[in-house]
Amino acid sequence: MEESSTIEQVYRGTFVHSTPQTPLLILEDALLGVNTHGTISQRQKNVVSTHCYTKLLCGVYLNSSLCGFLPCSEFFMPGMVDTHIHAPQYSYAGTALDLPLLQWLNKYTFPVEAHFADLKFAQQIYNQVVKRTLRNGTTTACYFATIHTDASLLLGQIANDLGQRALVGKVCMDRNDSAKTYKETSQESQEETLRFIKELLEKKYPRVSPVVTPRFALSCTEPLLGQLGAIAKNNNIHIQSHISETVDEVNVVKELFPDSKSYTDVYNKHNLLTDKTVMAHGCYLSDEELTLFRQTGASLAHCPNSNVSLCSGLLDVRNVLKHKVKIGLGTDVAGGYSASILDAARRALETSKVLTIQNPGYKTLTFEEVFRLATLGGSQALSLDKQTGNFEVGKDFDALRVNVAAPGGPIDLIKDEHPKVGIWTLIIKIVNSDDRNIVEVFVAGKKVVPFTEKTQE
Ligand SMILES: O=c1[nH]c(=O)c2nc[nH]c2[nH]1
Ligand SMILES: [Zn+2]
Repeated sequence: MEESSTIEQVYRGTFVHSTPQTPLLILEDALLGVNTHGTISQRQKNVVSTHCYTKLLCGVYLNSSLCGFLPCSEFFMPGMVDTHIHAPQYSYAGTALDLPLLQWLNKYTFPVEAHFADLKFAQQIYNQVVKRTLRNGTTTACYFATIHTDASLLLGQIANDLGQRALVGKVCMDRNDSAKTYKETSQESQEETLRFIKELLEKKYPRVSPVVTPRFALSCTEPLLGQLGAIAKNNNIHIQSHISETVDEVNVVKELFPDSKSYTDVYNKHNLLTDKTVMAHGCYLSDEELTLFRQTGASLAHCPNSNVSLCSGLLDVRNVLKHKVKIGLGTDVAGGYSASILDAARRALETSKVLTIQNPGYKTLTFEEVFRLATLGGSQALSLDKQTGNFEVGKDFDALRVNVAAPGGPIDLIKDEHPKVGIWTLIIKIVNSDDRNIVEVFVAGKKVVPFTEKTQE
């Protein structure tokens, strides 16, 4: 059979993933065939426990070099998606969280981002952030870089070289009085965005794409917002920005854009809300604005660590889901202090519980729902769900091999959780896991963690 002859690798064991209908599905003792392009080409569940499995996937003869078996304490889950992360801010992650957003940007963020004119510095930090996120199981990341085109191109190159699927944005901001060395004119912003897109596309990286990136409405003039909307449309590419993160920010937007009905309307007027748009935060969006998100197909990146660390607000994810707006999780490094989407999942549960404390009738998010946000939800938010997000046949094999009993890991298995007895319990334990439990990471079928000698440096 022609299709099966291209199978390069078969994995056997427990797979957990989400579908649009079911937030968490467990496929016990399943087989997954991955072809030479890194795509899942066959899947079979509930393989009988027998050693006669040599011909279990139609026509595929398994031999030990082709087939990877998972021990009982392990399972595969889809690679996680970070829908919003600032790569340059990784250089001060975990520090400087003592100010609200607008002061925080002026005092810490803009001065640090200005350093990325220096390509050597950019190389060091971007190498670190891509490696750190990969190790934490982020197989897809949507990055803000800085205003510097060459450093932003370098981030694309590093993501490609290390094997991460990535959207990369050169930041645009033609309105910024607070940092002498961190500003650009409207013309520079437009021309450099075009150069960035052209040069990144010319590289033909298979899984790294450019994303049009107005920083947020406060830092862009109306003409620039309009030009960026047109550039995204002409090139049919993604858009990312921030929206309604804090009350102060929403109030300044009202002053700067008095003719717009709402913050969402500012972006919509400039054609910046499309089904390839992801907006970070959205804590203060009205129901009317969420409806506009649904109508345009734009999505939200929920960044709970950042929202609490900068005392910005609490996003009501239940209400976003009720409006059928696409939503994934973001670390928002360095407003968020952790580069791990597992951390974001924990924080998303916590934020939902805080909302429940405030309103006991509130329907708290479940573990399963948050698992879906971290994987399939993120891929939908980035309109990449045809390529990644779960283990459907036809998608790329973006996967994490998780070992809940990893030596030196953060979890102790209790007697009753003997492997196989409580696979469900084991999976739930990922809420308490960290990168020590993520023993291998695959992007499009290629193992990218552990790093090889070449990617180690
Ligand atoms: O969390 C945030 N981080 C940023 O860098 C930023 N810029 C605008 N708005 C922002 N919010
Ligand atoms: Zn952000």
